Amino acid sequence: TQSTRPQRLLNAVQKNATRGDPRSVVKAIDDFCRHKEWAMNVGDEKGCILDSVVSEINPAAVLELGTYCGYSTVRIARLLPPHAKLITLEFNPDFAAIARQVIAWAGLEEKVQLVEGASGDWIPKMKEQFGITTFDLVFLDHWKDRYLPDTKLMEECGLLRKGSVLLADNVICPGTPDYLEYIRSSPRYESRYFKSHLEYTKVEDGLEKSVFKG
Ligand SMILES: CNc1ncnc2c1ncn2[C@@H]1O[C@H](/C=C/CNC(=O)c2cc(-c3ccc(F)cc3)cc(O)c2O)[C@@H](O)[C@H]1O
Ligand SMILES: [Mg+2]
Repeated sequence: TQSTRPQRLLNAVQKNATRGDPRSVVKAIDDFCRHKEWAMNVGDEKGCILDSVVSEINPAAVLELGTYCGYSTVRIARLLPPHAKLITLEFNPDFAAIARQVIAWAGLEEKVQLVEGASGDWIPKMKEQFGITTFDLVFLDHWKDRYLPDTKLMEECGLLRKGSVLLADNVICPGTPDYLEYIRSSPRYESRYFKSHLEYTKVEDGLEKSVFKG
């Protein structure tokens, strides 16, 4: 049977990365996507911006919307302090299965809780299911038309506190116009655009970093 791109990406990790070495897992995926098959990981250029935001916040509780193959999950989790937790939501079971193995290869299972399900169903259950009060950082990288409804849902569920940071991928390409309009015009957020490029290409894209004012 034909393999899928995520399966071929996992094979590249298992072939080229060292078990327990997150940096080598990130490099193996970037090499695969740059030289073999493009895939929608945040990538190395935007990934460095992600790294700097994570390091600046030093978050205890992180939520990622849209795991895909776990590239950004590994990028974020490798920088977290001990006892910090990253919850990542993925509703495609095939992608979730690949991501679990990528996260395991990096040796980051202890820091990551991959939840198989839809953000709309799970955001309201974060407190009761995982004992989360608020998130210090949310990385949005799932369906682009879901960034805005899920942000409003997180506000309603009291998952954001004064200083919580939302970091959104792809605000230019593919684009998240309704989210950008909302977050940039809302008095409850301080937003900043980090200009970059679509992963593994020269096309413009960027990350929008928004701090919740409470
Ligand atoms: C809606 N609630 C949800 N809850 C849980 N998981 C969800 C989800 N929505 C989507 N997902 C999952 O997130 C992932 C979806 C990501 C969507 N991302 C994109 O479409 C995307 C697309 C591009 C892209 C850019 C240019 C181009 F020509 C082609 C593609 C680049 C990116 O960086 C992207 O992130 C999948 O794994 C999907 O199963
Ligand atoms: Mg993306």
